[in-house]
Amino acid sequence: MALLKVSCIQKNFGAKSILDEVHFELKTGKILGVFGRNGSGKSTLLKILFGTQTAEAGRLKMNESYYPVRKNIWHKSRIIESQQIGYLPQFSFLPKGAKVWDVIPQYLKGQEQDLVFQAPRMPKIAGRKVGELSMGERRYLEVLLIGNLDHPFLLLDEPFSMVEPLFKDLIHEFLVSLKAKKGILITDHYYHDVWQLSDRKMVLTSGKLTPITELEELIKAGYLRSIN
Ligand SMILES: Nc1ncnc2c1ncn2[C@@H]1O[C@H](COP(=O)(O)OP(=O)(O)OP(=O)(O)O)[C@@H](O)[C@H]1O
Repeated sequence: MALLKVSCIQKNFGAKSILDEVHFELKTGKILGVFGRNGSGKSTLLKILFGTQTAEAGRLKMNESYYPVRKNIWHKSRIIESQQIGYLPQFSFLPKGAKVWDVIPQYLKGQEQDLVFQAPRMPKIAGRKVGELSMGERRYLEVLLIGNLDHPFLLLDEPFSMVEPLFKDLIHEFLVSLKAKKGILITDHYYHDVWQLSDRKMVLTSGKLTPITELEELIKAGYLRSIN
């Protein structure tokens, strides 16, 4: 089992406080769902954990190793080089001019590469250029690429964005299949999907990440008006 321990993350943009003493733990075998309104700081938190954004304060520990997140001690590639965390950013990151079958080997080798080529719907899109895929097809491909990396932890920022129900089901099945060997943090405004998938849930309000167990707490947190 691997353990990701995040403590006391603090982040400001100028005078505005975005994250205030954020802490949580994530173990392999678990999915943590993070909810929060637009602009509450979810993407910022994920970027800090992945190492592409610095924080004012905080600690990130994976198993027995610490990874700096503070500006003055941060080193751009440490977390990335550790190959412990896979990160699906909110916005598309694949080169639009490349063909899907050329992109896959840039991320994955061997058995993992075969898994993506053989995934449902993939044979249909493998010969097309990334820029010619629909947004949902592209998101599905990105989730498959990042999810099949050999990293024990996954940070997924809006994996269901623009994805049709059938692709959403495929992504659900895929994430459940990954759970045995990975710890997954997922955030998405398709809150029913995140709720259903996650073993533990937290909501980010006023910079604080708070555990919740009932959907009604998303109303109290100001994220939902009612439960549909
Ligand atoms: N580089 C930046 N410089 C200044 N402010 C920023 C920067 N990046 C994000 N912000 C601000 O930080 C706040 C949190 O942004 P963030 O993208 O983390 O929110 P989010 O919870 O992911 O939102 P959404 O649900 O809309 O994706 C927002 O007010 C945003 O405008």
